Parts: sequence; C-alpha cells; structure tokens
Amino acid sequence: SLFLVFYNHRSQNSYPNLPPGKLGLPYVGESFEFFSNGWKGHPEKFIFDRIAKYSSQVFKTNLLGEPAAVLCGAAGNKFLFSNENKLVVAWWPDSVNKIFPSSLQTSSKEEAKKMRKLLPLFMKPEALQRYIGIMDTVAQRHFASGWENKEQVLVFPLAKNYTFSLACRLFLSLDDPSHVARFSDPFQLLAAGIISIPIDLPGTPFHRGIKASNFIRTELLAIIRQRNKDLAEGKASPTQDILSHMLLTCDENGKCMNELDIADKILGLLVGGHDTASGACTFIVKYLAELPHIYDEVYKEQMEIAKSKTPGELLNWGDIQKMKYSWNVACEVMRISPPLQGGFREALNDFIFNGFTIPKGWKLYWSANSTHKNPVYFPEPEKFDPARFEGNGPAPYTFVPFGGGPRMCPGKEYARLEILVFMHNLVKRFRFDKLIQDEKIVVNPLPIPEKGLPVRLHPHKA
Ligand code: HEM
Repeated sequence: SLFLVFYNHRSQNSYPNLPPGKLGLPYVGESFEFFSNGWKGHPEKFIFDRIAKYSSQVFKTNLLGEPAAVLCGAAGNKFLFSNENKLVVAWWPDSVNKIFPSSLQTSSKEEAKKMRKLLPLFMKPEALQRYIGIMDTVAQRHFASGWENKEQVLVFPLAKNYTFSLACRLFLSLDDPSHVARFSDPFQLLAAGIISIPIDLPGTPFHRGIKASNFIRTELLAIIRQRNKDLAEGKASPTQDILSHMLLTCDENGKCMNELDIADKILGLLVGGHDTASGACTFIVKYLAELPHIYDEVYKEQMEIAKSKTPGELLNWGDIQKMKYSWNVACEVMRISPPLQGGFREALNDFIFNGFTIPKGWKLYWSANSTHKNPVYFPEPEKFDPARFEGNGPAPYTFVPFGGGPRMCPGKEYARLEILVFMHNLVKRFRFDKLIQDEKIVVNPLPIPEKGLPVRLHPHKA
C-alpha cells in the first residue's frame, strides 16, 4: 500500500488545479495535526488555521492515508449533502468497515442502498411516538438506580448507561439489566475498536473490536430468529419494539429485510447512537451546571409539564412538543460541542468545486465546526445562546450536527426524544454543580470531559 500512496502522490501532479493545501508525509499525511488538535480540545483549529492560511473554503490535505479535500462553510455542506450518490458517496475509514461488517457482505451494493432507504421508516416521528412512555419508564429506573440518594456522580458513564439501556429496550425488548450488561461490555470494545489504529494482532484494541463485533452479531442473530418464531406463534407483539417493526415491514415491492440485514441495521443503530447521544446528554449537564440562568428556564418549562400530569402518568408526545426551550438548549449544546465532528465522502468522478478540481477517488470531509464556530453564521460563536434557535433558526446548511441530505443521521428524531426525556427527568430531580471547575474537554474523536464530568447533586426539596 506504500507503493500505492507514492503512486497517488505522483499521479495527482497531472491535475493542474487542485485546491490549496499540503498532502504532508506519505501515509500519515496531516492526520496527526488533524487528531492532535482534537486531543487538545479544539478540533476546529485544524480547519480554521487552513481556511485562513490559504484564504479558501476548500483545501487539500491527507487524512488516514488518503488524499482528501475539506469543504467548509454552508456552501461546502450543501454541495456534499445534495450530491450524495451523484458526485460523491459516503465513505468510512478502513477500520470502520472491518469492525462493522456492513450489509455489503450480506447483500449487493444496490440491495444495501435499498435497505438504507427502509431505515427511516422505523425511526421517523410517527413510528417513535408510541415509545415515549417506555423511554420515560427506562429513564425513571435509570435515575432511581444511578443518581438518586447519591451526593456525587460521574455523568458520562451514567449517560452511556442510560442511552444503552434505552436502545436495548426499544430495539430489542432487552429489559433485564444482567442481559443488558452482557451486551454492554463487548459493546464498549466494539466502539473503542472503531476509533483505534487498524492493526489486527492479538491484544490490540482493533482486534478486540472485531472479536466483540462478531460476538454481538451472533447474539443479535439468535434474538432475531427467536423473535421471528415468537411473532409467527403470536407470542410476541408486532409493535413491542423496533425489531418487530423491522421484521414485519417490507418495501413497495413486497421485499422484506432478511435476518442478516436486520442484524446489520440494529448493530448500525446501536453503534450510531452509542457515544453520540450520551455525549450530548453529558454536555447538556455540563452547560446547565455552568449556566444557572439557562438551567432556571429549562426547569420552569419542565416543571410546568411535570405539574400538568397525574401521579405516575408517563410522558407523551404532547409533552415532548411543549419542550421547545429545552430543545433549543440541546441544539445550542450540539452547536458548540457537536458530538460528531463531521463525515467523509468519496468523489465518484472528477468534479469542480469553487473553481478547484477534485479528482475521482479523493476523499472529502465536511465538518460541523466550519459553520457552527463561524461568526458569519453564528455571531459571537463562543457565546451560549439558545435564542439562536427561535423563530426560523439558523440559515440552511449552517447547523448540521446530524449531517444532511440522504445520509443524514437516521437516529435524529430518536436522539431528540431520548435527550428531552433525559432533561425532563434530570432537572425534575436535581440541581448540580461541577466538581472540577476547569475540566478539560478531549476530542478523541468524540468530545468528552476528560474525567467523565463528576458533579455534586442537590435534590429539589419535595
Ligand atoms: C445527538 C446524537 C447524534 C448525533 C449528533 C448524530 C450525528 C450523526 C451524523 C453527523 C451522522 C453522519 C452523517 C454523514 O456522514 O453525513 C450520523 C450517522 C448515523 N447515525 Fe447518528 N447521531 C446521533 C444519534 C444517533 C442515534 C441515537 C442513532 C440510532 C438510534 C444514530 C444512528 C446513526 C446511523 C445508523 C448513522 C449512519 C447512517 C448512514 O450510514 O447512512 N445516530 N449520525
């Protein structure tokens, strides 16, 4: 592969009009600068340094062994999101493909595309509304066992436990904490493997990730086969969770997903929702602890909802719709600390962007920070101001924590619901303050407070 990299370097000379920038060393390229800015807590620096240096909204670099162009600004986002499957196609680093066996191994590329189109069916608002009460039940149980009667807690591991328990319940009807725990350990290994250096030798995180992924897929398949039987025999309900829904939904030609496809999709949802939504919940706690006037407004909104309920009544769709201010706060948290920094695409053909040639096969990168932290779109970008999301909200293609276009995060609405249910249950119970005032944020590659955000809890007086 070293040969190929050198070959790539040379062949690019035949393109006279590449974007400005440098490709760096063979193989490593600028990967180190790219990641180390994140480790230091300011991932946007890599991008803003280069926009300034080259006076260009597009620059070339080399990431993960691949020549790449980074497209910035609303125009860059719009271009990548609206040209999916036309000029560009989603691309994942090799490490992801190896750990996360995609449907490409169980079905053709075309098949996989068709199945990707089915996914939104299970994750759209109408399909998720009926699960809000279950989310509230899981959240109440989570706060009772993990937070209540404790003086101090570590937020990030708890948030992960919340989102993972919820996913196990809503996707698979796994409710028994010991069964969930059996899944959760290999899951941590899988998630760590995806972001590790892809060296497959015994003992490496990558190797452990692959093993964990195989274990989880085998377990998933067993659950799916059992469910198929139970549904046929009337022992399971068609609406009890997303798995039942998937098994019983077919496309317009009557073609249904096979068991392997479903295992892939569920694994994809578990991975996609694992560190992202829990990271968002963690940062919400952080900002609410730091900004008492924001906390007060969220508290007011949530208590109005809480007071309107009869004792024991669970949250429902109507309640969620009243959580407007809380969602603006969550959006502002994701603007300042986007859980995913961006995403890769691959050029399907040579094309021109902003007057520069992008060769076929080059990787492209969009980055949430290139707009989220840009004062042109968000004046005083470091200021926390949920009012940015009132009225029409941010201009198109500037607020992109979930990406956009056909590859936009299919878990967006699910994430919104689980985050709001979390906020409701959190502020209803406690105020809290940070135990480490200047706790560092590391981005590796998702942002997290370095020590997991320890906070002191102050339960509201009854
Ligand atoms: C706050 C939480 C979340 C954020 C910020 C987020 C963000 C994103 C982003 C930026 C992408 C990539 C889009 C691109 O490459 O252009 C993505 C993809 C994806 N997300 Fe999320 N996500 C979140 C939660 C979730 C949840 C809860 C689930 C599952 C229930 C999920 C499932 C997925 C999947 C399966 C993909 C891959 C889609 C594909 O390959 O087409 N995400 N997400």
